[in-house]
Amino acid sequence: MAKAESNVSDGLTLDLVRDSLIRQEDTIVFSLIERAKFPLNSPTYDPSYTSIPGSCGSLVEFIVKETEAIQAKAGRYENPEEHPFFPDNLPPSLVPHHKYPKVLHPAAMFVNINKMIWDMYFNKLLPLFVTPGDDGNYASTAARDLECLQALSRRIHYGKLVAEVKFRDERKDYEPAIRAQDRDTLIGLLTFANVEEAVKKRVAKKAVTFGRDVQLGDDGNKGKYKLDPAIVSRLYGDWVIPLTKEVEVEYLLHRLD
Ligand SMILES: C=C(O[C@@H]1C=C(C(=O)O)C=C[C@H]1O)C(=O)O
Repeated sequence: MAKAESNVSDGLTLDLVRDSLIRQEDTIVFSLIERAKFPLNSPTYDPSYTSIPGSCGSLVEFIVKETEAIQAKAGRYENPEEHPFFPDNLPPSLVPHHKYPKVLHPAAMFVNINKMIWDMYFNKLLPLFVTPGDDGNYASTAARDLECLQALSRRIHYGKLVAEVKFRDERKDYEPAIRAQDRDTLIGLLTFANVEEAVKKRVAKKAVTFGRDVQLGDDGNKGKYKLDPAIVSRLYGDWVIPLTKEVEVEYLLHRLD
């Protein structure tokens, strides 16, 4: 099927945006596979385990805050596709400013649902795909958690770009719903159930493909997968897709501000 022509100057199309979401699936599946190498390692998440001067939270919070501070200095959060989990008091960028294309409405910068992503990841998703146990590798475990969090955050907040393209393509349909601040109508307009079903099937297939052991001889793979494909499909169906649509709606509600 021919790619839809872009009707905007920056060449952005829904197909191109969706292509990026498909590529981001790889990053998310691989980051979960890497986290699954470690058991739960619950002290990583226990504030009473650490007594780090100047830090009152858990080890994972310490690692995320400190990493985000360094990455902020390196300019990571100048990119509108990146969203910090601890945005308060982030240091300014120390590197030359990169001119990112101005595609989104300025109100986009106020849409950050990382608190919801953090809660989903630690309280719902993590217990589903890691084994119980403690191997003492708490710092490495937290580093893998951050990779998962950043990959999920980037994908979910990509909903802003999806919403912008949909708005530009169907402005006459979206404007009345935005002016009425009508969430339900907006959700109905932006939902493509067929696309969602394809996404859930494809990410499960990627978990099978990426998560199987490579046999040099008989490739009749009989081993179990590094990551349960059904859990990846559920991650997208129950959380990633709904949270992405939450971002789309929140962005659209302020698109005419
Ligand atoms: C991201 C989009 O918007 C919605 C969310 C989707 C998702 O998060 O995978 C898929 C289809 C839509 O219901 C899209 O249309 O591609």
